[in-house]
Amino acid sequence: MSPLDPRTTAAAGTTVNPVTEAGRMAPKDYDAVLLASFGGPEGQEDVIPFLRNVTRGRGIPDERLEEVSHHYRANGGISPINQQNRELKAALEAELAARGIVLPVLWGNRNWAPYIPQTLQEAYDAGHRKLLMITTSAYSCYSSCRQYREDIGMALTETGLDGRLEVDKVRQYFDHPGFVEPFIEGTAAGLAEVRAQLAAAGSPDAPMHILFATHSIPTRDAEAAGRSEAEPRDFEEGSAYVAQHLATGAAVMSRVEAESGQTAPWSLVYQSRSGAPHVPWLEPDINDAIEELAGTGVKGIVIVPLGFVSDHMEVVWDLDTEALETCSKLGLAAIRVPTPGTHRTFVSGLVDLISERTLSNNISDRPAMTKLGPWYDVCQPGCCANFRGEKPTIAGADTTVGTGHDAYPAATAGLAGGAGIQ
Ligand SMILES: CC1=C(CCC(=O)O)c2cc3nc(cc4[nH]c(cc5[nH]c(cc1n2)c(C)c5CCC(=O)O)c(CCC(=O)O)c4C)C(CCC(=O)O)=C3C
Ligand SMILES: [Fe+2]
Repeated sequence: MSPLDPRTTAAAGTTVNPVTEAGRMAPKDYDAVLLASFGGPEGQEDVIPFLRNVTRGRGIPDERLEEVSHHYRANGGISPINQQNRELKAALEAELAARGIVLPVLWGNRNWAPYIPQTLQEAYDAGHRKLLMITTSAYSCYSSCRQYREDIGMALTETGLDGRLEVDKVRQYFDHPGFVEPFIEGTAAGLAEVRAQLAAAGSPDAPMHILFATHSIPTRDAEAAGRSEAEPRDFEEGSAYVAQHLATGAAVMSRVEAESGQTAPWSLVYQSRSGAPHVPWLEPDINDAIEELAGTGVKGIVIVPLGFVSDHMEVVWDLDTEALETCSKLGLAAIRVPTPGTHRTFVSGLVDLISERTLSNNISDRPAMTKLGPWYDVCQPGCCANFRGEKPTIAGADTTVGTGHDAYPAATAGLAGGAGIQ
């Protein structure tokens, strides 16, 4: 099937939870939540140092960095991501307080202040010993999961806190209802809005198409995503990263159709490719897809930023500036649906994800809207590896830092027996 052939909604999984012991960590009495994110520049003078942090040792061509620096420069050198994380942190604190859960929320970034090692040191100095990390990325791949696990592993090593501070992470939440519901709401509203635009232009029945957009990654990273050296699983298109997006897209579509009576053909497309031209990354690019669809007579596009948690630079530039411009250049009606951001349902879902790690270890308490989930608390050996050499990691069955591994026997016993890994 060509990547742009419309997907059907029939494959949508409903709330099916394969009951699996594997990869689950026993509940713990965490004493703080760590909100871990990407980080972004907060002024023109931060732009280049930030980009150097992001791309260190990554082989990103200078021309690409130059180009990306303009996206930030055009916005005063400021990425929206830090402000959004401040708002998410405040919203999480409010929701925890409303539920009577006494857990402070600490914030640390991979690429800009407050940096993760500094946050860990401050947490330890303030008396915290067991942190539960939530990252602002929902899917499985090196950039969105393992790199966070490594950054914590390295920070614990570098600060000398290894063995004194435990850091675990909540499962990847791509198919958690808290993450998916805002997209269902947004897609239904987006379809109605584009239909109204088309009607106002005199063609109420013109064909529309939904594009679920996510970050492109190298195909090699895509193949390694969610893999286990011990228990290989077969993922659609050979990648857990791709399969998770396809399954979540299908889940969104079946709910949109059931609840709003609207539908349209849909596809998964990619954006923000970087890297050297000879290195293959996931395709098609969203702009190429829009051109191709226009050529087939599509008149309206709904862009759903399914791969992203907040309206940061990759969304406001690559989608709102570039992709919507491509649509308008081709005379297409179009809209970009909001990300979960600080949507009540998303914030409440994140607190549910925290609660399932502190209160209960019952798999039936773990909602998942696709057949791929609920995803693991503890990643399997080799999961999302990126072939750049071994680094210390947390929250893995092969982990040797962070002291979390003293709670692994239950999880790894499941793994060794292969229980429930499909
Ligand atoms: C999967 C994925 C997500 C989604 C998951 C998640 O949300 O974490 C994501 C998010 C983000 N990516 C971001 C920014 C950048 N990503 C870059 C580069 C790269 N991203 C990659 C992947 C991803 N990236 C990859 C494989 C590279 C190549 C270099 C490498 O192998 O690491 C570069 C370097 C320049 C360029 O090449 O574009 C920048 C500036 C920002 C911040 C936006 C803001 O400032 O508001 C966010 C949230
Ligand atoms: Fe990125």
